[in-house]
Amino acid sequence: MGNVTTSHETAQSLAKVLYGTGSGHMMSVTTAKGDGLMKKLDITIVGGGSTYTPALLKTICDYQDQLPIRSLTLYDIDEERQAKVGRFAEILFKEKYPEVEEIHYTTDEEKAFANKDFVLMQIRSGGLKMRVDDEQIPLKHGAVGQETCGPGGFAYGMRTLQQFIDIVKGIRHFSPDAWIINYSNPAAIVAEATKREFPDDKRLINICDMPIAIMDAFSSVLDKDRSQLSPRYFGLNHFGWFTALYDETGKDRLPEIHSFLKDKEILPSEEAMLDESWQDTFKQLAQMTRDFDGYIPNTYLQYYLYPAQMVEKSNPTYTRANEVINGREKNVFSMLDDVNERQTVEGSSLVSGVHGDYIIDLMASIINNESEMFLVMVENKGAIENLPSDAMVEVPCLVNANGVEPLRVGPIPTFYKGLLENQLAYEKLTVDAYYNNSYDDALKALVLNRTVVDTPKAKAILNDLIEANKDHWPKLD
Ligand SMILES: NC(=O)c1ccc[n+]([C@@H]2O[C@H](COP(=O)([O-])OP(=O)(O)OC[C@H]3O[C@@H](n4cnc5c(N)ncnc54)[C@H](O)[C@@H]3O)[C@@H](O)[C@H]2O)c1
Ligand SMILES: O=P(O)(O)OC[C@H]1O[C@H](O[C@H]2[C@H](O)[C@@H](O)[C@@H](O)O[C@@H]2CO)[C@H](O)[C@@H](O)[C@@H]1O
Ligand SMILES: [Mn+2]
Repeated sequence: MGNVTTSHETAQSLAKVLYGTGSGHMMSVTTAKGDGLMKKLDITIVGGGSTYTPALLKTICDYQDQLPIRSLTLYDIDEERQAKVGRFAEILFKEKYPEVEEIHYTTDEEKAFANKDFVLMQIRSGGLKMRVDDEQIPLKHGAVGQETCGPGGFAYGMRTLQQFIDIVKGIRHFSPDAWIINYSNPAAIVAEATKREFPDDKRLINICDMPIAIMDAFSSVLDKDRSQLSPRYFGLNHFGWFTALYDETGKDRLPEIHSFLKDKEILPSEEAMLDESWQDTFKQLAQMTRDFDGYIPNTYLQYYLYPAQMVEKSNPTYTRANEVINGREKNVFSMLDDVNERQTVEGSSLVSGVHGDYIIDLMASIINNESEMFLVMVENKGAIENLPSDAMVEVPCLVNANGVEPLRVGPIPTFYKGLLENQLAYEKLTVDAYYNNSYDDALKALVLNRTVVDTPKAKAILNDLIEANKDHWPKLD
């Protein structure tokens, strides 16, 4: 088996043993050791056939002492893909975590959703095949081709919402109290829609691990472990900035990152990010930091602040989606075939990463009522003082058995406010387009997006996207 790259933070936070006093599937949580029966968790992964599932399952196995699981269920609409991951899961858990009593893989909603404590959501509506269109169609018209930013994210969002909402309704029907941890993209659009559709659902949590991956890169510059650093951050998903990075003494280390980036680059260390396109993305982070004084942006800001350069760098007939199909997807599935054929994970190329760490840390914080800080997408309600109250913002939050409690960010300066208001309007209009079946809302959304702007260009892209998505989108009138 490959090296485990899980963080100290995970080990520390999970070192607090999980105890519960409840019976049945409802969790009654107490952090005090020994005052009740340990409640073993029933967990489902929706999008169980995802390329991220094997690494996540490895992380779960690595932290079995701290994460007691009774059953694991993988749910997917693609039976064949699911079966490959499902058979692998059976082998992995038999060897590495045999105490898990039940492993299921299924396409049946009731089996997947009934009596669960946690449901993790990682669907890709339309699959990587449609991601190719999302990225290549805008590029054909000279606009940024990216899966979550610009018209690509718009197209992906329009495909995802109905499926996502139906899944959440299904989960709530069978498991009203399950924690639903979503990181399916485009997370900003999904979060805006879930806020409208499930306004009172305190157990539906939208997260993204990109800031954590960036923090890992910062940590290596500071020769620290991520667990020793506490970020301050504000924005929308894939559209935010670090404002501070406190170390264990309370000193803000972000200025050191700023100085470092003046004449050097920070590269990601994660196995998952070794591809040249990710390395280029982190190089662009240095450029952004040099061009703008102040906060340090999320890498995704490159698409909004340098759209022309991004288009120029892209190959319109071979985008990141093609790289993933020929890279991660191929590698993961050949690893699965290998394990399934040899019936052992020993000697396989299975690795885990920050993605799984982040999810498991978050689950631990809920179960143990730890109130650890995570960046989560939440309804603003004054956290960012000068942005609308109903905006779905990504800010530091305390996460515990009662859910998510955002910390106050305060007012933000004009440049960021301007960018965020514009992006927010784009996100809201995208969700409006979905609910209103409205071509007009869709066009307005794309014209507002900084990666498009020009109306004839927006129309041309939209018309091509409608054609490509005719079997997936609601009909726009
Ligand atoms: N926010 C983050 O930090 C983060 C990090 C990693 C991955 N992701 C997201 O996780 C998702 C999975 O990514 P991937 O690259 O592994 O994609 P993938 O295509 O390999 O996996 C997605 C799986 O979801 C399944 N699926 C699609 N629609 C479904 C539905 N309606 N119900 C059930 N299953 C469905 C597919 O059949 C597939 O097996 C994507 O949305 C990706 O953007 C998010
Ligand atoms: O182009 P992809 O499919 O490789 O990546 C898209 C995802 O990129 C970010 O996720 C990172 C993640 O932050 C990092 O920890 C590691 O697991 O690699 C991922 C990329 O493979 C982003 O936050 C996600 O939303 C994207 O889905
Ligand atoms: Mn993300």
